[in-house]
Amino acid sequence: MTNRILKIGFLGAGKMAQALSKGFIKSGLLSSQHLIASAHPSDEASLKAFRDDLKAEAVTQNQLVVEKSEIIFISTKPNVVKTVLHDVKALSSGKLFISIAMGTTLDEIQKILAHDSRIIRVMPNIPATVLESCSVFVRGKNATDDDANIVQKLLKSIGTCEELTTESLMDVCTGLSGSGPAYVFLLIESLADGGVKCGLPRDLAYRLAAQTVLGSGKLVIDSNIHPAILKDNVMSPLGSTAYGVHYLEKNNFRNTIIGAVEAATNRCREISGISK
Ligand SMILES: NC(=O)C1=CN([C@@H]2O[C@H](COP(=O)(O)OP(=O)(O)OC[C@H]3O[C@@H](n4cnc5c(N)ncnc54)[C@H](O)[C@@H]3O)[C@@H](O)[C@H]2O)C=CC1
Ligand SMILES: O=C(O)[C@@H]1CCC=N1
Repeated sequence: MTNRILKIGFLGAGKMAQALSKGFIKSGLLSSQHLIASAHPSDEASLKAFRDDLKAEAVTQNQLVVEKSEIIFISTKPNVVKTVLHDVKALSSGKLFISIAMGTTLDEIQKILAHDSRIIRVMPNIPATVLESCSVFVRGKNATDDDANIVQKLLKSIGTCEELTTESLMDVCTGLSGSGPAYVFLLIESLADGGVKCGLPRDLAYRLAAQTVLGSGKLVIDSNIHPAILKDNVMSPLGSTAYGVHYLEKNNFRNTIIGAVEAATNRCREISGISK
């Protein structure tokens, strides 16, 4: 890692900036003094989280973040991105900006920042906080191999990271893995509710549901066996799993999940204006 990575700034200090920061610290890649984040002055919770929980610098002036950093995450909600970029454009020359904002294109960002700023667009997800994020990224026109290596180093410290060949895939990645943890949390909650309905204590039900999701995901990744075969291995003739799976199929489980990814992707496309 070069010295350039020593100060990392976040424009926006909310849930995702905190998850990434916690991950970078937990992984040992960075420590608190290497981080600085800005939040809206009314957002005391974000400022407090950076100051008290992460022991990092938190400010309400976006310019200060860019002045003090060589690498800057753009981590506000998409509707605030342009305002924030206008705040810092005069300081952006020669710096590396990493945008995690849903549906905000490289072009939109580059148009506002200095012509020699470098931009990389990333879609991470919230398990960054426990070093199990999965990220994809795409380079802006000025981004160098060195920049791509820095982004890979940062994101691989908190999970997996893959480069996309085209920005048009960013929206579907957002709909699948960016938003995906929310779908999985619903699944875990529903599994646990089912357990509770059938008599399990609530805390045991959550532990079993969460570990079942974790273990099943790990089995898919580690074994490299097709999920359909892994499913077959759990289903015995006349067994309970066959009855459970049949219930899911009758109630459109797969169709519902496919539709959720598609709906989220379409929402990103609406915002980014990029079509398939
Ligand atoms: N939450 C998630 O799981 C993921 C979020 N993202 C992206 O990350 C971005 C941030 O999302 P969250 O962290 O969930 O939002 P959030 O609402 O938790 O955080 C937004 C932050 O922006 C700050 N902010 C608002 N106006 C500002 C201004 N004028 N100047 C400086 N800071 C300002 C707020 O104070 C807050 O700290 C979004 O663009 C989202 O698409 C990407 C992947 C996953
Ligand atoms: O829903 C959102 O705005 C973001 C995109 C990925 C996860 N959350």
